[in-house]
Amino acid sequence: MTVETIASHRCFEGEQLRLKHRADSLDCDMHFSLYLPPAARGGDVPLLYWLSGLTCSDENFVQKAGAQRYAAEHGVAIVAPDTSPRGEGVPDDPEGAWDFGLGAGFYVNATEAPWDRHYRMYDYLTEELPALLAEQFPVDTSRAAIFGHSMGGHGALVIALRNPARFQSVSAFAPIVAPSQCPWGEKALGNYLGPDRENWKNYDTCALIEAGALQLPMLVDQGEADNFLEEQLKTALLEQVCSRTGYEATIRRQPGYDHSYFFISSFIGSHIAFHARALEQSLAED
Ligand SMILES: N[C@@H](CCC(=O)N[C@@H](CSC=O)C(=O)NCC(=O)O)C(=O)O
Repeated sequence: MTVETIASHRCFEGEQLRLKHRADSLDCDMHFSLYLPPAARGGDVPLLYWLSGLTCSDENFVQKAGAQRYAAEHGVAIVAPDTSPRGEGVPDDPEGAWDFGLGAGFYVNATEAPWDRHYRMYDYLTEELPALLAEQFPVDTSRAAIFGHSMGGHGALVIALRNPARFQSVSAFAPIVAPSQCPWGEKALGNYLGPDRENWKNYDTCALIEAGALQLPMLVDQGEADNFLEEQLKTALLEQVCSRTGYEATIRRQPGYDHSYFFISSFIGSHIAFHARALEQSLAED
């Protein structure tokens, strides 16, 4: 596996990297960003996966969230992948809309043509990228957590709920908690997976919890001034399914905060501390 370093910046005594590689699962070249804390010079460090939202690349988070200070303090690496396959030949929304296609892979394995050739972000994130990271960088992929924003919050929750043995904890900012029940999700899942809504349940946080997903430490922050809250994000559905099933999640409604990276940067330190605690606890239990 060849990985090309596109950029490297010293940051809080660690390194912020931007990398490029051929992704077989997506059949295209991909960029990803990786922050290595200073502790990584002494050996493998735990790994946090950050999944971004609609319209993002791997760069929004590393430039806007202010996560590196906290990752350096806690000695954790953070990988920020892109949000969809990219490049010539990768199909996009026929009308060029920003909520589907490029920048909007929804972290699924598409089953429907023409999307099924490249839009396999679930396999990329759960198989190909972890293997590449373990082979080429000082990260311990067996000590991992996952978090994300909006579409990326949906991706983080779904990937953690479907792979509870691989993640010590999961958190999300303003996640789409029930893509089967909101316009962004219905458009994406309908196109990528086809009309049979049974198949959508594998990619729907509320449906996975309803079906008995195993308990993981889970933290969700949701801004109350978020203009996507009622129509797209529907945090209330997560609150309801957790209370109905007894799934324990800390769901914090944050007054005055909107959907932007100003919201994310306000609570990123608390999310990284949450994951660092869970990772330390799992180490103590081993
Ligand atoms: N471009 C759109 C707004 C799209 C938007 O708000 N994207 C969010 C994620 S939304 C859910 O997945 C985002 O993270 N944007 C990138 C950023 O750096 O803020 C519009 O113009 O309305």
